[in-house]
Amino acid sequence: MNLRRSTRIRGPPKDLFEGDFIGNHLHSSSIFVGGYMPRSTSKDNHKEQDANKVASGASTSSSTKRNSNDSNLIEHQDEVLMAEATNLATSPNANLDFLSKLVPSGEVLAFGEDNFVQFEETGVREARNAAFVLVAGGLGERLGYNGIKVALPSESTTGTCFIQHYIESILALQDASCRFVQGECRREIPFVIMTSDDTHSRTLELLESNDYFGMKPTQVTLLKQEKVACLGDNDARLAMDPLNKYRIQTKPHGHGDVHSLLYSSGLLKVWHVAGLRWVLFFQDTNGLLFKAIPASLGVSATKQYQVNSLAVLRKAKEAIGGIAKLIHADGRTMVINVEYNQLDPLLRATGHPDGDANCETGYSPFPGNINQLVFELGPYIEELTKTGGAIKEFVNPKYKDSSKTAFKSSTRLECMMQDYPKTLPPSARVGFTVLDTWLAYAPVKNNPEDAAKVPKGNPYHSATSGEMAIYRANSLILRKAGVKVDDPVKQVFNGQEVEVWPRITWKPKWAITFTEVKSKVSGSCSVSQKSTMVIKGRNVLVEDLSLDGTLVIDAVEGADVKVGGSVQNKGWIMEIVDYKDASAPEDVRIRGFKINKVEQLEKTYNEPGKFSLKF
Ligand SMILES: O=c1ccn([C@@H]2O[C@H](COP(=O)(O)OP(=O)(O)O[C@H]3OC[C@@H](O)[C@H](O)[C@H]3O)[C@@H](O)[C@H]2O)c(=O)[nH]1
Ligand SMILES: [Mg+2]
Repeated sequence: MNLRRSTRIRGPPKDLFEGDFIGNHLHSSSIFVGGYMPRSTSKDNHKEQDANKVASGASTSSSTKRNSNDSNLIEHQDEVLMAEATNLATSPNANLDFLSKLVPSGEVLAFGEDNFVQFEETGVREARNAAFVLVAGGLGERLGYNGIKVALPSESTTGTCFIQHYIESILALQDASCRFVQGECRREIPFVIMTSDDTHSRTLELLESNDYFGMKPTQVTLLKQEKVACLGDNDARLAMDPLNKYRIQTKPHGHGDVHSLLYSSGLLKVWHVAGLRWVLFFQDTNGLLFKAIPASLGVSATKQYQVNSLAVLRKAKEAIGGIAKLIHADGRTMVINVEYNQLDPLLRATGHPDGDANCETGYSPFPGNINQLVFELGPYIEELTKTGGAIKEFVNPKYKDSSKTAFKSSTRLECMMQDYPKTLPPSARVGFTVLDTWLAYAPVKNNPEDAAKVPKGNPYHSATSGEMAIYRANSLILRKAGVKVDDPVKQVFNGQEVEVWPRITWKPKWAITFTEVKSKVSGSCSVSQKSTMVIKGRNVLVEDLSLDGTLVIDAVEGADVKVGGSVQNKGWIMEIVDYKDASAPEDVRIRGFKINKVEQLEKTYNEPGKFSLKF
């Protein structure tokens, strides 16, 4: 338990816990001027203009009256910035110059376009100077899965679990990046996993029993976060463990712990000395993420962002934070994530009676934070030397009723890793990169029952949708590379209607950028909707292939395989499994289907050499 943190509550506890922290405080205080018009689907839309809109903060504005008592409360908290709308909206004042320097820019990317491809190349070059940090201390209570989330299969065609996919992606980036270097490149990309008491031993066991999925054990560091003391009531009395009255109850302190852990571990200095330049943070269950990594790192390097947050278009009420611009009454502004549970009350309190609503584009005007952060190492170390990695904390008590006296369960201080920019000076280069959702974000967070209840048109964020998103992304990427991929069919699993695309998967070493994909498919290729294609080898060239069934190709390093012709078989069939069916394994039940491997063409090349497979 971390007592240092638990004693850090300042100010009158009454104030601190008065009311619903989020509702009350925002009510009085903050204002949004930021906002952003999502790229419409129309092709001739000017991205530059969109980015400028973000930069100028001109898309929405409003005004509010500040209640001085409440605002004192806010100042106690020092948590949310305050503002009078006039500060930016009617800006011609002495502060303007100053303000314009504060405003970060954002890059809006579309997959496969020239600048995307350019950024990918830059990103791959830079990857050997990066370290990756996975925050995986969370239990995933919303998912209701009993194991650790990184052990879940990201898709069930190959059964590759999240952590395996992440490790293989990092290794593929490492290899691809080293290929840019003349002569020998010995760089091994460091990989840190933040665990907690809830996940630590199971994470370690998973890695050890799988030989670290091909990574050198010395490349991997586990940092365990500690839980913090819980508070039982509005007077911030310590809550006792229900099973042991001599023990203080503890709960997780949030993913924001990652910064102080990295700092105190000494790793940042080691990386700096070794010449690394970037630290990439990511979360536990997003099977698409690494498709967005090369381009995003390229954006950081090209634009010299100290902080780069990856974002996607956000649907109103989607459980992802909104990137917004907050303006303080004194003119300070900040582009920062506003967590999803705060966005609606904040908007309502600041002159947007509809709250968290879609704008005319059908999306929220605020880009959705996917909590993938790219930091430049040098400035990061400099900042942490000052702060020690402490992140602004908050409390989010859930009350039993509207009298707001008793908690549903004990609360505690928490912090979020994306709040890191809050302590940065105005001169910091903080930006964001907006990517296509289909390419970058499909987390697995919701259990089937909750997923089926999300508003129509919003992403389910379930094991079902997470898996389908991988097939869709791979299908769309191959389409873009010239392969004729059949349209998906709609199907319902666990009460969720999803698009089922051909089940196309490949190992990251086959291709981690669009350029690599294009170099590995040629001629006239087609894949039917009922098909499954699994490519496991690095040098597998797909040429003039017509696939209607299942094809699995594996090849060792050094085996160059050309595969083509017409492959037809009964293939692999998706069979419905109800999540209530207790006879099925949990990871099958939560996705609502299993794969029946009826018939396939499977070839494995164990020896180096040149091979051609033509049907
Ligand atoms: O104490 C903790 C809590 C969480 N985590 C990790 O942090 C990651 C995110 O946790 P959650 O899935 O609970 O996050 P949430 O869905 O609540 O929101 C998060 O992701 C979506 C973004 O839009 C939000 O801004 C971000 O906070 C997970 O990888 C989890 O394992 C920790 O490592 N420690
Ligand atoms: Mg959470």
